[in-house]
Amino acid sequence: MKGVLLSGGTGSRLRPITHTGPKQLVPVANKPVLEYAVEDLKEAGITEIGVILGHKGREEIQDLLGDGSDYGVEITYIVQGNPLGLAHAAGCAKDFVGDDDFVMYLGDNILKEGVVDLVESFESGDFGAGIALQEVENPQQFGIADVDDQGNVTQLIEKPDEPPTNLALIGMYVFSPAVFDAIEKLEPSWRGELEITDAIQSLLEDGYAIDSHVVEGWWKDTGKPEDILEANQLVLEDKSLRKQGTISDDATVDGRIELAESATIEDGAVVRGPVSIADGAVIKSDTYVGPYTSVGPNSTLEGVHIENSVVIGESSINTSGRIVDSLLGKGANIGSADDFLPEGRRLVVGENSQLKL
Ligand SMILES: Cc1cn([C@H]2C[C@H](O)[C@@H](COP(=O)(O)OP(=O)(O)OP(=O)(O)O)O2)c(=O)[nH]c1=O
Repeated sequence: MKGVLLSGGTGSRLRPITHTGPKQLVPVANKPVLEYAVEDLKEAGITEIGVILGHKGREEIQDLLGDGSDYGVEITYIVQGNPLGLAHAAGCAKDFVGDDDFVMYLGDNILKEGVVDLVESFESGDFGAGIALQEVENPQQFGIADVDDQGNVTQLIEKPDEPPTNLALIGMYVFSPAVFDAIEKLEPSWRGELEITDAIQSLLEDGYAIDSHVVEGWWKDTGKPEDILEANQLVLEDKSLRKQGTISDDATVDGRIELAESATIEDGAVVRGPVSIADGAVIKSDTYVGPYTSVGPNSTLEGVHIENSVVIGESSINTSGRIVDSLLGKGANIGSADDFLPEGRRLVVGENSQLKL
């Protein structure tokens, strides 16, 4: 079994964060989303991984994952270029996959239980593909599967008006190499992409059995800013957090805190977990870092009250203001407006930014 990790795409829903880097490297609890996927594949015994690259952030992704040896895996990079669809991305991995089965993992997805059960379920029978499903409340907005009593898929429907089930396809699949013939036969959909659901439907029509596995734990597609915040909450809630850095005697620290070795919480700061604070970060006096916040590397926070937010890193936040439910890009610099006249917000706001004043 091999792994194909999709790390191309446009990331338009995460602009402006993705103007300067690929979305798969946005950190959740101070770890890039893509690393969770590599670890999940490794946990399922998959050590040969093909990473699909688009146009954006190829060097950054290769700098992070390297040859895979830091993670105990072997990585081959495959350039897709333009994002012509999930099935097109999978098709680019044909030579890498050869005659093996493979797990296809969307590099911006994160799920609690990993892919061990999905792989075991696929390997327990003779299947052309296996899909991961999760019950959702709004099945009209997803690709939906209908399954029989044995869990075999009988039908796939994209965003149905009258969904037969509430079982949505999530971004993890297992394929036999038969999928490559199905992909070659595909025509682009109305949105101009080769759709993976069409490839699975074609396998079904060609008589292949399609396995399904219902994922019980949480799953998150981190395609939008609010998804990153939610994934950050879910991971901080579950992760075992280690306190290695320096906490001054007159700082107040409660709850579960991850504090990297060279991070510092100074006198007069209050930190209430779950919180993750990365290397080189400094939390200064009169600062409150509240639950579900991740403070990225080399960031300095002074005076601010911040909660349920992700500070990606290399940031300076020096204000007595309050920041909640926010995603702050790398190098964000936030100062105080208190001494300015006329009173008001002074903003430099990027394309597609979302602010509440
Ligand atoms: C469409 C597509 C996605 N992908 C990857 C990117 C993501 O990790 C994952 C899911 O992609 P999407 O989130 O569906 O697509 P996108 O990255 O273009 O995002 P947006 O809609 O915000 O512009 O698959 C590819 O590698 N190649 C592709 O052709």
